[in-house]
Amino acid sequence: MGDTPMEGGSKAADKQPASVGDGSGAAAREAAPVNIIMIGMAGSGKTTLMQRVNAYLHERKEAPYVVNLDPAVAKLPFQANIDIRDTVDYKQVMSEYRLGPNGGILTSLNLFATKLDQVMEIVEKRASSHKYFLYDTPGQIEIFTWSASGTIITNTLAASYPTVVVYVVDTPRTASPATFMSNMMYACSILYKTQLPFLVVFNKTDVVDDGFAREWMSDFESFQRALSDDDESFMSSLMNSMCLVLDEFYAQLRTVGVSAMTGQGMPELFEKIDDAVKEYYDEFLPSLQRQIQQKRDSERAQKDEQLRRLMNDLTVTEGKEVDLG
Ligand SMILES: Nc1nc2c(ncn2[C@@H]2O[C@H](COP(=O)(O)OP(=O)(O)OP(=O)(O)O)[C@@H](O)[C@H]2O)c(=O)[nH]1
Repeated sequence: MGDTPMEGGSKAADKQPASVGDGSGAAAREAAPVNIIMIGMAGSGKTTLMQRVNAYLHERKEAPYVVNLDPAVAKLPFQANIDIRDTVDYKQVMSEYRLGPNGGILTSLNLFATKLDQVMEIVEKRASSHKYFLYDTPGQIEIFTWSASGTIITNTLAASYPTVVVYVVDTPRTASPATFMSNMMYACSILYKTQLPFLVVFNKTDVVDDGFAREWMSDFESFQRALSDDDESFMSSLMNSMCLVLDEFYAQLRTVGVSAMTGQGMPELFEKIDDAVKEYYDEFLPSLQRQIQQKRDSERAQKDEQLRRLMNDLTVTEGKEVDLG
C-alpha cells in the first residue's frame, strides 16, 4: 500500500496548503480554482457526470484536474490525476483489518485523509493551471458525508479554495412524491452538514424531464396534489407536514437538470456553479473568517487568563540568611 497520494507518479513537495485569502479582489477571484465535490446516492450518475463534465471542460479548453476519492470503484471511465486507489488498496485494507465493504471504504478514506496535506500541496501546485478541480466520492454516500475523514476533506478544500457541493439526483427514480421527498431531505441534511454552497443536479433528464421536480419545489399545492393522488394514508399526511418544512429549503435551493449521458444542460450547470462560487465569496468565506477570528480571540483570551492566574500566584519569598563570614 502506498503512503503518498501520487500524481502522475511524482511525490508532492513539502509545503503548506494554499489559502484563498480574503477573496476581495476581482482578479484574485477570477484566478482562484474551484473545487467541485460530486455527492449522490449509488447509481445517481456521479461518475458518468464526472466524465461528461470532464469532456465538456476539455472542449472549452479548460481541462479540469480530477481526483477520485472512491477506493472501491472497479473501473473509472476517465483518467484521474489523483486516485485514492494509488495510495490505499481497499481490498488489502478489508483483509488486513477484517472489515466488510463499507468498513473497508471508510478505513481507506480515513487512511487517505491522513495524507491530505500532500493532496493539498499538489492542488496548490496545479491551481494556476487548472480552473476546476473535480472530486468523485463513494456511492455509499453516508461514508463520505457523515465520516470524520469526509468532513476533514471537505473542510480543508473549502478553507483553501471556493468549493461547491454538487448533489446528483437520479431523476427517473425520484419521480414519485415519496422518493422525491426522501431524496430532498437527504439533500437538506447534506447542506446542513457541510454548510457549503450547494447545487442539486437532476440527472438523467434524457429519460425523465426534471419539470415535475421544478414544479413541486416552486408550487407547494402541486406537490400536495401529487401526494393525495399517491395515497391518503398517515404517510401522506406526514409528508404534507414535512413538505412545509422543506418549502424554505426549496426557496434557497439552486437546481439544474442535466443528462450526463447526452451532455444536455452542461452550460446551465456551469452557470449555477458560477453562482454557487459567488455565494462562497459573499457568504461562506466571510462566515469562515469570522469563525477563525472568534477561535483566535478565544484562544488569546484563554492564554491571557492563564497568564493572569500565573501572575496572581507569584509571591516573593525571603530565603534563609546566608552566613558569608
Ligand atoms: N439514461 C441515462 N443514464 C445515466 C445517466 N447518467 C448515468 N447513467 C447510468 O446510470 C448508471 C449509474 O451511473 P454511475 O455514473 O456509475 O453512477 P454513480 O453515482 O457513480 O454510481 P456509484 O459509483 O455506485 O456511486 C450507469 O448505468 C450509467 O450509464 C444519464 O444522464 N442518463
